[in-house]
Amino acid sequence: MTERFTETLKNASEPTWSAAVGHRFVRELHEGSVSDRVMAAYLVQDHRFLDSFLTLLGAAIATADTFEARLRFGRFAGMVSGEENTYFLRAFDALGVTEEARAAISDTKPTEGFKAIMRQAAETRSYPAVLAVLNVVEWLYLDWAARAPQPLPGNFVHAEWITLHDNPFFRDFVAFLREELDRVGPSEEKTCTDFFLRTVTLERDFFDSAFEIGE
Ligand SMILES: Cc1ncc(C[n+]2csc(CCO)c2C)c(N)n1
Repeated sequence: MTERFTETLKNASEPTWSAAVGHRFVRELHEGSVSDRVMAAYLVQDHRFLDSFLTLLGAAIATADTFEARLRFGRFAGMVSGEENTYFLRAFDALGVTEEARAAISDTKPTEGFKAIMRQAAETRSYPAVLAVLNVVEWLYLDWAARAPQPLPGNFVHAEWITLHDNPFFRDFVAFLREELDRVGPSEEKTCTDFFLRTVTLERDFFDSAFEIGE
């Protein structure tokens, strides 16, 4: 049996993929010991990421080659614009991060990098390129979240960040993203590999930077 295209991409991204999934941030999140400063630094940056992410999802809706796929992306966009946004606001409240404080914080390098790569992928108007970035930002997150030991931390800021990335709907969505990239990616292998590898590096750097600012 030949290896799935997405598996080949993930293997090509090693050892960076494993460095991200096994990052200190993930370890501490699993045990509920991430400090409030680090969690706040991380979430402030991640909230910025959401705007560009929706641009990328919009590009997926626009470039998908089937009606079925377009419907799925549409449903997902609805969910992201609803539930997840309230998580951020509740978490900022609990961590004592005001809107003014957030506005005064500038983008870190990895945040700039994510915004740029998501915009770049959207601008290619290539469904495989869009899928390559989406696969990393979703699948890599499912990968670390699915490894969380039970019981989850008592602090909702930690526990909900895990369950947002490991629940039946999200698992299904990641399975769908992989099937789509397996199907259309090989026709644009070089572009997909380039976007995939650059995004995995950004994921690792994004975790690193929460400690650089928050400690
Ligand atoms: C740096 C970074 N990478 C990936 C994700 C995961 N993620 C980004 S948008 C989205 C859809 C809504 O949950 C998901 C799962 C993240 N949050 N932050």
